[in-house]
Amino acid sequence: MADTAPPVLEDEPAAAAQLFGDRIELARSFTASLAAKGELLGLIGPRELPQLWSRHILNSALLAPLLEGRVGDVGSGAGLPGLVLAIARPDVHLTLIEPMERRTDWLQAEVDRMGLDNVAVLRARAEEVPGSGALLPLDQVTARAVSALRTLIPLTAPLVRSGGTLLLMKGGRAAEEIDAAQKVIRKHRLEDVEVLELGADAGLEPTRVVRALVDP
Ligand SMILES: C[S@@+](CC[C@H](N)C(=O)[O-])C[C@H]1O[C@@H](n2cnc3c(N)ncnc32)[C@H](O)[C@@H]1O
Repeated sequence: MADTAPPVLEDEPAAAAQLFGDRIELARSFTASLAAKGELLGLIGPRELPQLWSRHILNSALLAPLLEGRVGDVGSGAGLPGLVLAIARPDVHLTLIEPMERRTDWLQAEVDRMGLDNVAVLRARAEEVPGSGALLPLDQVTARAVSALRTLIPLTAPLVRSGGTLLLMKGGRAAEEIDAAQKVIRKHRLEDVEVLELGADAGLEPTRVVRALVDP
């Protein structure tokens, strides 16, 4: 007989309540919805469910204290980190920029279901976002698991105002990616490029974020 038992969702780590504060119920609601529908919608793999909280939701929430103003998240996919950050920081406005219709449908449905009023969902590739209009320039842009820095910087830096910030979530090779991206770092006038290591003080697997000022 085929094994049809659903994968077990990880217990909520203690750090969740600490990171989300009084927004924890919304974080639980989003996590439960992603666990229930994410695989069917092709948003997450089945092997991610046992680590959904720690590896995805809390990993995304670690950026929350760094946000200010009007923030864009490029390549939001399932809502990581953008929708998680909109939950954690209702005082910040998030624009989720994602080209795939199936994913923007999911994002908009979750925004509507949770009644979030600080999020806009934009179906677009980052390089096609109109340069003039209400959206740009943004104060900050985030991205997670979209591409290597040398291709990600040209996608994200043009969306940010002069003096704004890039917050690009990266794996263990962040320093090597910075080395390989020197040409685009100069071209887009990035300064104070640094690797932040977040999460250890919350008892989580450390996550690396490349932070840079854009044309300050
Ligand atoms: C590997 S997924 C990561 C999704 C999510 N950020 C996460 O961490 O789970 C990469 C996402 O980037 C989107 N993407 C790829 N190229 C893009 C572009 N040029 N502009 C905006 N989004 C893009 C894809 O559609 C996809 O949803």
